[in-house]
Amino acid sequence: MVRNIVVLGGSSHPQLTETICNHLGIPPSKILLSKFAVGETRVEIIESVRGKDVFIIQSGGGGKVNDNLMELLITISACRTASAKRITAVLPLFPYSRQSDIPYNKTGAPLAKVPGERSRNNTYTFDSRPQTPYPGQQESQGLGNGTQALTRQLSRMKTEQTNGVPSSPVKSTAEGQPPRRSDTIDSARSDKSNSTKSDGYFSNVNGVNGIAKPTTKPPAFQPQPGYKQWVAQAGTLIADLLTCAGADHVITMDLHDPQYQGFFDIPVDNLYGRHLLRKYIQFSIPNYQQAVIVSPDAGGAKRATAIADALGVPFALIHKERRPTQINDRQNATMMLVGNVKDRTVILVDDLADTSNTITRAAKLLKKEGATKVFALVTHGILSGDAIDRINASALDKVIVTNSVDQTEHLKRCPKLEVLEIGNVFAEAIRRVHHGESISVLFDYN
Ligand SMILES: O=P(O)(O)OC[C@H]1O[C@@H](O)[C@H](O)[C@@H]1O
Repeated sequence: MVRNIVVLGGSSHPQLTETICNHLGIPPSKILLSKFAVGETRVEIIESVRGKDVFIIQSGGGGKVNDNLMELLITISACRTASAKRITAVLPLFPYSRQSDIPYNKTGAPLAKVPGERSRNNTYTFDSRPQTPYPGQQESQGLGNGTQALTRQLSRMKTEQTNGVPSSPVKSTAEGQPPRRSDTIDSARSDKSNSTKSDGYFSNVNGVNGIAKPTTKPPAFQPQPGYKQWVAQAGTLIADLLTCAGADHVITMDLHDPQYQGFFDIPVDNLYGRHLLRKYIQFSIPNYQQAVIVSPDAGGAKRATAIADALGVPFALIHKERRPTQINDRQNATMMLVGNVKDRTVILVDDLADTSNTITRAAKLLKKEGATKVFALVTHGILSGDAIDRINASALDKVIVTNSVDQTEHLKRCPKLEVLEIGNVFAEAIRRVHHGESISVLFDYN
């Protein structure tokens, strides 16, 4: 039993709050969470937090991630103004953790349902859209990585140089792409310049000191598909919101991007889920010594190799081929296996599954490459939208997640799902932080 400590649970995961409190041997403190008719969040802390060490548990998954974030911020602020001694935000899944990165949209997601199919299990193809390039393929059918447009533009410029006549103005929108704001501005400028500067900048008249001025119009700025200069990268904002609200400390697990810690000027303890995953492998996967650990993308390679090294088993990697101009099209990335999985059990290791596109597509590829069974071990089972249907229909044999996100509903619908408990790990982290003990032991927990 720990004293002078207050544990408050947000709406996102009451069951995890209960488990953590059971391990700490204290009841959760009373908090009233409600909404005004208009939808605004209202928080009332029923017990005094004056001079107390407060831990607020709120996870980032589920369908109400924005509401939960606002609730967390208001709760932190309420504790701050009620004179709490220290406030720690315990975020088993860190909200917005993937938005330290350049955002993308999901136009043309590869697992679009096949139109007209009735049976649920037959509605997903698990294929890339567009399909994997093959020798002799017409580029227009392939990934459309922009080289075609570039080649066309170069040959146009060559013709202009030979003839000395500028050809029709370059369109600023990439082929097949809807116009973007920057395209519109740029093309407007480009049109204007054509009408008012038909000679001058683009003329053949000799320039200063006899140096010839360019005879052709330089190509107009063409933004890369996916480049959106006005889209925010939310990482710093989330860090600022938490600290401005009054958080003194953050405890989380398997941050998608560990660099996220650098956005904060307060301590951020990023616990590892890998010891739980490793234990699962050792105790629940038959003949795991003959298995291959696979990371479904390069970003997760470090996490997966750490487990493979600890178990002394081989490692393979799925390379997601992303052409440089396809930032907005990650879901369409073509997958290629680097390594050998023939006649082996495969253990896919990843930090999170959201739509489960990544793990289901990887499973299809791995079975095609000869894997006998595919287990997916994922720290955060967000499983949004139709992720569960996708898993049920996929080549995955089992999906193992932790309960960093509430899995109660997912478990009812997915016979392939197994859940590992993380309440004890977070309880131990809270106990150690409260007593001022090192928590580095939790990073290498066996
Ligand atoms: O494919 P879904 O499940 O939507 O997203 C999960 C993947 O997206 C990445 O950022 C994660 O590391 C993981 O590989």
